[in-house]
Formats: sequence, C-alpha cells, structure tokens
Amino acid sequence: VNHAAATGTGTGVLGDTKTLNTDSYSGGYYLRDITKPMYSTGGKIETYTANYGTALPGTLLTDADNVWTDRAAVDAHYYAGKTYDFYYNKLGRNSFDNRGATLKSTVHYSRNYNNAFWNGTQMVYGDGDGSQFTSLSGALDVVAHEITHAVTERTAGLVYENQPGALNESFSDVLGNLVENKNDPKWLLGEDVTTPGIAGDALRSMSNPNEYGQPGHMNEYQNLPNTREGDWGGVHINSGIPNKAFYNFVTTPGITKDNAGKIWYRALTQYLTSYSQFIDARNATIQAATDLFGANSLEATAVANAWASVGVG
Ligand SMILES: O=C(O)[C@H](CCc1ccccc1)CC1(C(=O)N[C@@H](Cc2c[nH]c3ccccc23)C(=O)O)CCCC1
Ligand SMILES: [Zn+2]
Repeated sequence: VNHAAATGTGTGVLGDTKTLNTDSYSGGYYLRDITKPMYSTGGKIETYTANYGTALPGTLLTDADNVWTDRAAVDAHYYAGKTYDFYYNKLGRNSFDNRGATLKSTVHYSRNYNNAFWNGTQMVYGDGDGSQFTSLSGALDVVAHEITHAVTERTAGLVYENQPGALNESFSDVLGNLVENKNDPKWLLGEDVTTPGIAGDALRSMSNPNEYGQPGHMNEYQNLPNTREGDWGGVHINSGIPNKAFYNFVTTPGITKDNAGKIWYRALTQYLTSYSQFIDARNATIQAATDLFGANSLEATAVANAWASVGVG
C-alpha cells in the first residue's frame, strides 16, 4: 500500500483537541505529515518518541485508529506544521534549508527533562518535571524557537557564543513569538509550558527582559565566561537586548508584525554572518528595512530608533 495522507485528531499538552495530518501507510497510521509543499521533493514532518531514553530519533509514532493521545507528540507534530506554514507562506522559505528538508521531532526525551533543543539534525523535547516545566513541545513559541535555530545555522551561522550567540538566541525568540502570533502585549517566551502550577509567568519577556533576569540595555550587558556554566557568554541572558530592540520596533505605531518579521528575516538571511555583533544586527536590520520599504521609510527610521533605545548604534 502506498502512502496516503489522512486526517487524525489528537489531544495537546494543554488538553485541547487538534486535527493532525497523518499518513495511513500499510494498514496503520503514522505521525507523518505528507501534505506540505516540501513533499514534492520528499520532505515530510515526522514525530518520534525516545520512550524516556536518550537515543535519537527513537521510534516513529504509530496509532491504530488515528486518534492520538500522546499529548507531547500531538503538539510537537502540529506545531512543527504551523512553523513550516509560517516560513513558507509568510517568508517564502521551504523548511529550514529552503530545499524542503524533512522536519523531525522527538518527544519524551530522557526523564523529567526540563529543556528542549535543536541538535543540528532534529528537534528534541523533554517532558519537564511537572513543576519547572510541562512537556516543552506544548508551546508553539518554543517549537518555532528550535526550528529557527536550524534556519540560523543554514543562513547567518551566528556562532553560539557572546554577542553572535545572543543574536542567535534573539532571532529564535523573535520568530518564535511571530509564529505563535498571540495577542500577548508582553511578548513572553515559553509562557504555555513554564511552571504549570503558576499562571502568568514565562521563561523570558521581550517587553521587559529584566523581569526574568535579562538585560534590556547595553549598559546592563553581562560579560560572562564562554563556558557551559557561563551560558556561553550569556547567550540566553544578553539576548534580552536585541529582544527589547525588536519589541520597541514592532510596537512602534504603524509597524506591522508581518513587516517586522520580513525585515528581521531578511537581515538574518541576507546580511548577518557567523561573528556578527549587535551593531552589525542594527546595521543589517536598517539595511533590510531600507531594501524593503525605502531609506526614509517609517520602518527604516523606527528600526534605527529601536536599537538606539537599547544603546546599540
Ligand atoms: O534552544 C535553546 O536555546 C535552549 C537549548 C538548551 C540546550 C542546549 C544544548 C543542549 C541541551 C539544551 C532551549 C530553550 C531555552 O531557552 N533554554 C534555556 C532556559 C532553560 C530551560 N530549561 C532550563 C533548565 C535549567 C537552566 C536553564 C533552562 C537554557 O537552556 O538556558 C529554548 C526555548 C525553551 C528552552
Ligand atoms: Zn535557543
């Protein structure tokens, strides 16, 4: 029997019901989406389970009746599809390599694992310990954050240390929130999966980085050692500065989320390189805004002002 696209239903991490694109192959259903443009060159979205171990990718998930109850898997699969759709429809990019590469996710990585990551080949999600986190694939901004690391790796290649690393982190937070597209005035990151017992908190805030221990201005830049303990020079800490710059830009009257996303994406993919510093990101986003909207446009002016407001340029 050949592959045939099927539509299943599943329950997500937060208990919501979702429609899933699955593959009815050889009598069973596979957690494999073969409906996207990427499939014309063999690309698919596939979701696996590590069965609480650390061997990757683990086992491709199957189901007998196309009603899916593995909540972490349902959301990893559904949110990978949403992220693919955003990049394809809004930014004209066909998967992270722009050549329709398969998007592979693994859930139930290890035990009580309070984190998620892109390992250079695929997305990997822990289930959290139920206190610090719930299953991390339950947040669209987290899923899009991880997939954007893959995009950055294939384009600017910003090295994961010091200022380039903080830019790498920031582009993942920015695209993560743009893909999630919530009406969240605080532009939070990871709010759906952090501390399930506490409402209203998050991992990071782009509107007020200080709320979660991040600097929001160059005069608060944290010079940390380029070691694991130093978060590789504070890539998850100093990202608060470019995050705040983006927040100031996107909340400028007259600036739309779509146009802000196009500018940041064009800077990432056309102008930034491995060792770009914050000042280079300022220049790249001004250039991208100029390319797209003109030298004296509202966009170009607002970008310059946004970076100036965090002490860059
Ligand atoms: O993609 C990333 O930047 C993070 C990848 C972290 C990682 C890297 C290498 C191997 C393992 C894990 C994962 C995320 C992150 O920002 N992690 C932060 C914060 C964090 C999450 N869980 C933690 C547990 C302990 C300390 C910090 C954390 C970090 O690892 O710093 C991104 C969105 C949500 C989780
Ligand atoms: Zn990251």
